[in-house]
Amino acid sequence: MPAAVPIAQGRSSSAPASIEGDSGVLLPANRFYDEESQRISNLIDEELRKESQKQREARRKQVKVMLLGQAESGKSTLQKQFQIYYASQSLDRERPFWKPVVHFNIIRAVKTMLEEIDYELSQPEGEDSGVESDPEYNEPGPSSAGPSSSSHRRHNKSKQPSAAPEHVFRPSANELETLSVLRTRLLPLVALHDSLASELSGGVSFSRGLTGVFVRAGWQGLLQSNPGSRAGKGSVVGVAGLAAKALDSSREDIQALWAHSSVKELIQERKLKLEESAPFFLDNVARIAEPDYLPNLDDVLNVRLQTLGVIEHSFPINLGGTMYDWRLYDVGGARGQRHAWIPYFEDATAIIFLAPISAFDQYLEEDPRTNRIDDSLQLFTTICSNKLLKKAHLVLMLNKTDLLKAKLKAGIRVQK
Ligand SMILES: Nc1nc2c(ncn2[C@@H]2O[C@H](COP(=O)(O)OP(=O)(O)OP(=O)(O)O)[C@@H](O)[C@H]2O)c(=O)[nH]1
Ligand SMILES: [Mg+2]
Repeated sequence: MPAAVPIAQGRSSSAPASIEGDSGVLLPANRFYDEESQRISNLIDEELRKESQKQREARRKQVKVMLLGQAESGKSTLQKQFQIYYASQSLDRERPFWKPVVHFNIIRAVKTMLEEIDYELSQPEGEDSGVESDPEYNEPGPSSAGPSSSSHRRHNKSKQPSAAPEHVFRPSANELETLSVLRTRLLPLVALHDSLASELSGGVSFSRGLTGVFVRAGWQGLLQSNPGSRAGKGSVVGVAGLAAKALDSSREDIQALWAHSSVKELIQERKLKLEESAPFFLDNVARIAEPDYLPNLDDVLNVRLQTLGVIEHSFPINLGGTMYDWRLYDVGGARGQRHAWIPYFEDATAIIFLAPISAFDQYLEEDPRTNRIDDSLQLFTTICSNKLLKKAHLVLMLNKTDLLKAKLKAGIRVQK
């Protein structure tokens, strides 16, 4: 690059007539301007080239992975597993915020048990109480790993043929008395269900396909900024605090209900269908109801919390000495949520499609006529044929194998 060229003194700065060249020879001013503008233009070109190279490199090191699959397929659970491996400190920091969500999972299970008992008791003798079973997919049999809530099953019972032998739920007088006492004692806890759901969901009203607690990006921050719901150790304020207190004083009743022969019978008969993770939380209620309870990793992994929209998680991942910026997109999988996926397709590096193979005897929460395996297959076909995804790598993950094993062991058979 040439040294700064002195401009001839005493001339108007706007239009010098001539300048001195390197050799001391006077050069015409136009030539100087040509050279100078060329030099600046070259500099700009060089800067632009460097910038675009930088951007290309950043793009190359950025890996965008979308977690796709129907609701409850385990997308958020897989995201949490990535977080455990690559950003365990952030998950550790989040543990207090999971406390009211774990509490909600228990309250929801208690509510479902009581509602199902009430419903069964209200049925006239001899009436089919609507065992959810589809002979096309499975043989009826005992199960402790039922999927959706019983209330959901009930309003759909006319649509699904029952092949189960008639079973009438008629507890003994003693059993009825215990149930009635437990029901009364657990009512204050169950009464907190709706307000806790609303608080955890940030006050968003329930809409189609969303039946539990659901979260958008940054939900932990929302809980943090709302002192009423602060979920830290021993907190006793707000609905979350009330729920913690109510749970603390109800733990023995919850244990008694969970161990009650009527509950066992309804589960055995596949009339009572709790959420998949409910048995885990009910088995651990004594620990979880402790006032200074802090969720452990197992609790966080087992929690059921619906995702709303698309939530981006970023992980720096070191592969062979190169740092990659992994962007994981966890999406809401219910049918009403799937339109939000499309804008993310174009620059997706990879798709991890989750298809729970234990779902062969389950139906969609948002469309109780659709078998969950059918829906997964249909969704997978649509994803595979989407032109926007033609360059994306595709990983198919058949998960919930533990639940499949449990079902097969319990005597449920796949027919289709
Ligand atoms: N037993 C078992 N449970 C699992 C497995 N994977 C996920 N779950 C549970 O399944 C439930 C649903 O999982 P989520 O990760 O919330 O499902 P999701 O796909 O994010 O659902 P949406 O956000 O509604 O689209 C949670 O209670 C998880 O703990 C698995 O492999 N085995
Ligand atoms: Mg989710």
